[in-house]
Amino acid sequence: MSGPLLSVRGLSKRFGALPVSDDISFEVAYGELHAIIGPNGAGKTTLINQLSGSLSSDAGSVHFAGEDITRLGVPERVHQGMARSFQITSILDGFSVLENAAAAVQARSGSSFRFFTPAAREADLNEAAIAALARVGLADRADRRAGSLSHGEKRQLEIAIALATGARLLLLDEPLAGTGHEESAVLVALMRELKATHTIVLVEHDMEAVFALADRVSVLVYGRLIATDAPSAIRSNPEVRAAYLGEEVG
Ligand SMILES: Nc1ncnc2c1ncn2[C@@H]1O[C@H](COP(=O)(O)OP(=O)(O)OP(=O)(O)O)[C@@H](O)[C@H]1O
Repeated sequence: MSGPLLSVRGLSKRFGALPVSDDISFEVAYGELHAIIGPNGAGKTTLINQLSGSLSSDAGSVHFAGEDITRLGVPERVHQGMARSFQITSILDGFSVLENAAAAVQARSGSSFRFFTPAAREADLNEAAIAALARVGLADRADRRAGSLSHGEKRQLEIAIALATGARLLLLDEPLAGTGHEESAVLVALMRELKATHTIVLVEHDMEAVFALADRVSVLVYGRLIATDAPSAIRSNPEVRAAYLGEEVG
């Protein structure tokens, strides 16, 4: 495959007078796990929103697999193969774990199931949903109510939902937030395993996880990307260390 899977050029966004994404450019290669780090309020979530299509950009472009997707919304980007792991609030607590994953399969497949009988359609949706749940280690939770899952399991379910859309690029926004040590270890192992099949953009505050998983790291400070490099080079970059004002950067 020639060229990067994701190419971001000059992406900008202002909220009023505040430039929150300021002329951001970077590329993510096929199969790469690209982490985006930065101090609180640096604009990481805003950038993920721009990449997923939930927030329009004031300037710049996003190319995915060589196609210009700058003007596309969330459903079109999901259809192209890009999915964000949504915050826990998007999990439907009253539905089963399986139903949550099956809904994501359906969102991707759309009308391609319309010639099936309802029973065949349900069997197909469930099969794809179970495969996604198995991938994240939740196959034995399929019949549980999603609301009854532990915090870490809900984070696993969010990733299963992203996988169930058939995505090849996963946008993971702080998957380790609020998780305990054991839950975090499960999720880190899962991300390491997902690297075998998926390209991943990971926004994460947990530096230990970032430096263990990332092929390359981009550092956002006040909306500007100040560095994109291999983890070891990022760790010893004086500008990066200064931006964190003595906080641990690995
Ligand atoms: N809808 C909005 N309207 C106005 N300002 C906003 C909006 N969304 C975010 N901001 C501001 O933009 C800046 C970047 O916010 P963002 O949430 O993207 O940062 P972040 O790097 O994800 O932060 P954190 O690490 O704390 O999650 C902050 O100053 C925030 O207050």
